[in-house]
Amino acid sequence: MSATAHPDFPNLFVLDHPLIQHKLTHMRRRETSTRTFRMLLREIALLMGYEVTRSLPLTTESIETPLEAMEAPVIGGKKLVVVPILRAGQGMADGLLELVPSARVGHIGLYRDEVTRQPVEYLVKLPETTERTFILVDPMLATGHSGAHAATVLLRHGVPAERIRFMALVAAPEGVRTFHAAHPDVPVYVAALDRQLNDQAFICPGLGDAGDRLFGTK
Ligand SMILES: O=P(O)(O)OC[C@H]1O[C@H](OP(=O)(O)OP(=O)(O)O)[C@H](O)[C@@H]1O
Ligand SMILES: O=c1cc[nH]c(=O)[nH]1
Ligand SMILES: [Mg+2]
Repeated sequence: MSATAHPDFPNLFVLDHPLIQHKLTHMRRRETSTRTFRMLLREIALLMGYEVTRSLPLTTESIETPLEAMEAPVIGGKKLVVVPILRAGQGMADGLLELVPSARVGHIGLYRDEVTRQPVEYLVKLPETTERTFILVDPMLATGHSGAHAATVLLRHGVPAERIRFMALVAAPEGVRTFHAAHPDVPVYVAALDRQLNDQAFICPGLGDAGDRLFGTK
């Protein structure tokens, strides 16, 4: 898998691996059950995590194989932080944590006000931020206001933009524009860039309400 920047959006990476695309198609189907939706979201996050973590710093440690001593590569620096935007981000965080079990976890709770479409913040709980890389996760980047708000929360807590990555499943062009207008230096990784938002600010074709489908609410 390779991550090439999208021609229209220099800091957007669409991860087009066949396994990711196939699983996403199942998630989009109207008839897919909550159980399957949840399982697929975790699996896709794990696959995407492989690319999103590519720039983690490597260092070496002295180890002994059964045959001899060697300097072997290990991930250096402080522990990574995975930050789901609640609720739906939790389903992606689970997949990333399977890949990096020692990661720290922060939470940012937001919901979209149905009238204004602006995010309402109800929870922020983050680990110590010094020198750590933060991966924000949320399946949907629709208007982009929730994602941009969450990245601003990290900046407010002292995390510089160059140590933040945003991982989503499906984005709308409007959302990518809004996110990058606010945070041009934060790379965004997605499985798909869909056509547009509808008049309810839902992504089309999209997959519906990710939180409701993940948790079986509604
Ligand atoms: O890009 P935006 O237009 O801001 O929309 C995207 C946000 O909407 C959804 O959350 P929602 O508000 O439905 O909360 P939930 O996860 O609790 O369902 C989604 O998980 C994003 O956080
Ligand atoms: O399409 C959308 C837009 C916002 N939130 C969702 O869950 N889905
Ligand atoms: Mg929702």
